[in-house]
Amino acid sequence: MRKVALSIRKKQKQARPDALTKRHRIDTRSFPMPFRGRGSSLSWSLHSVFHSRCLHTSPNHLILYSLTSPQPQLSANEFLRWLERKATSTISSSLSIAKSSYGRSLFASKAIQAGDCILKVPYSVQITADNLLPEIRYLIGEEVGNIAKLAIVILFEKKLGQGSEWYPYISCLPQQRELHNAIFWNESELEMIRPSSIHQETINQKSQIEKDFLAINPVFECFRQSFGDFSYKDFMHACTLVGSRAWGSTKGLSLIPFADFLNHDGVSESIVMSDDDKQCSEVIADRDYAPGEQVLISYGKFSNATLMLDFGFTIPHNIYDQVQIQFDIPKNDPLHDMKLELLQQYFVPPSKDMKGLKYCLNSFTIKEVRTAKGKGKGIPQSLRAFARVLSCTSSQELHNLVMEAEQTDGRLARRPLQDISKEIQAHMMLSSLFIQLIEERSATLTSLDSSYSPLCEGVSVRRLMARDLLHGELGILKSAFAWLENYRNSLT
Ligand SMILES: C[S@@+](CC[C@H](N)C(=O)[O-])C[C@H]1O[C@@H](n2cnc3c(N)ncnc32)[C@H](O)[C@@H]1O
Repeated sequence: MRKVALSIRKKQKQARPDALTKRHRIDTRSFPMPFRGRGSSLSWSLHSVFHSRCLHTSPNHLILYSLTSPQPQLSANEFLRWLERKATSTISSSLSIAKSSYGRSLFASKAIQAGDCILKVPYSVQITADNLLPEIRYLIGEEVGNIAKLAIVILFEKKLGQGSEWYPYISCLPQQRELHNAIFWNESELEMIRPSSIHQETINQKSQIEKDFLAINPVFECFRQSFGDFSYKDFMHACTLVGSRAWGSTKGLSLIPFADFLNHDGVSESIVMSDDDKQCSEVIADRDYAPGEQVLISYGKFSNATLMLDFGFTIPHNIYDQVQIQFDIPKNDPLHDMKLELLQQYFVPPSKDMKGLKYCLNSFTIKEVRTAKGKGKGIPQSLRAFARVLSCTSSQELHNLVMEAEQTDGRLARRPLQDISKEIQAHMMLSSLFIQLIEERSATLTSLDSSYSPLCEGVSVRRLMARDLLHGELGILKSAFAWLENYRNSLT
């Protein structure tokens, strides 16, 4: 999983809301570890699911169970008691486990006030790559990342069944059929998201997991006699679990039992934080909760694309939505090679915009442009510069851009072209691209709406996810298009 992003993120200190600073000092924020954009193999992230559009405010089942498990597992209270016994400390006196439309969830069992510490899970009852059996750890190469390692821990503990010291936890992790991460979608389901870059990212992620499985398979082979087979499907499931419910912190990647029953609310200010001094992870309530209300935290500022790929759900009207677009130099452009060379030479990888996504010369992240005069916010300057370079029709024009860059801040084509008609033309190219992207999404949304039939639950959940994703992307593209039109009009 994305090592770079993690190391950047690890350095951050949490900007804590006031309520959280009053009574608690926590060292480091912990982050869920999505796969999306991970650069290196064998190091990823997690997720699971129950998509829904409403927050349930009261527990509807009090038994903690896996939907597919033939055997009832520990009741919610027994689970917490088991974990507290293992930890020899109180983990939470204000939360209880129950089911909501999001799957297993934590609910306030008594009134909670903003600033209250609602759970405290010691490191000693968290599962990390250190929990790998020494004989397995010894066989795993350095290139295997923490997500894959944690997935292997889950797979081996699962095989141990009731003999595992983690059995009560491992046995209540979601089954694959409960997960809606895009990598589990079949071809016709993936068609629903074809216009989005997430379609290709899903294919890439699947092939990465496959490669990782092939690399790890010799290790599984060594233990086949004692543990039986580990299939690619098992491995993919385990990796997805880790990717959707493990947190990264200073000590690496951890599964944090109990805390990982907390579901996500994009606007919550509560997060899981790790305190190395106290050797535990904590969550502080960011608001008051009445007894019976579901307690939610934020996993991070994730777009629906990331939530869909890595966590298997989406949020309607996600404020963190963004669209990944690609803009290519036409192959038949006589200046193709020269432009490519220039763009490569002057390409500056974005530092914070594309959190963890693989940087690519012709790939751009578009965010919503909130006002018509939004000063290009949401349309990256680098995209406009790219368009200006593309609009050049002679090597002299390209040379002029290089000269201008050298005389100014060294960045290519960041200023409006002196020839206004060229500047308009460059932005018209962008408008055409946005029209095409808008049309593709609109057409898919129309066909999604017209072909709706009450199919099985899983498919309708995925259809809603596809709609959330495409609606969000459509809104962003339309806002960007409106800004471009406004800019062009201002030049005429
Ligand atoms: C850390 S786990 C939370 C516990 C999980 N509900 C369970 O049953 O184990 C993360 C998973 O919960 C589900 N989830 C969390 N927040 C959600 C939300 N706002 N909407 C839908 N599903 C959500 C997704 O399946 C996600 O991958």
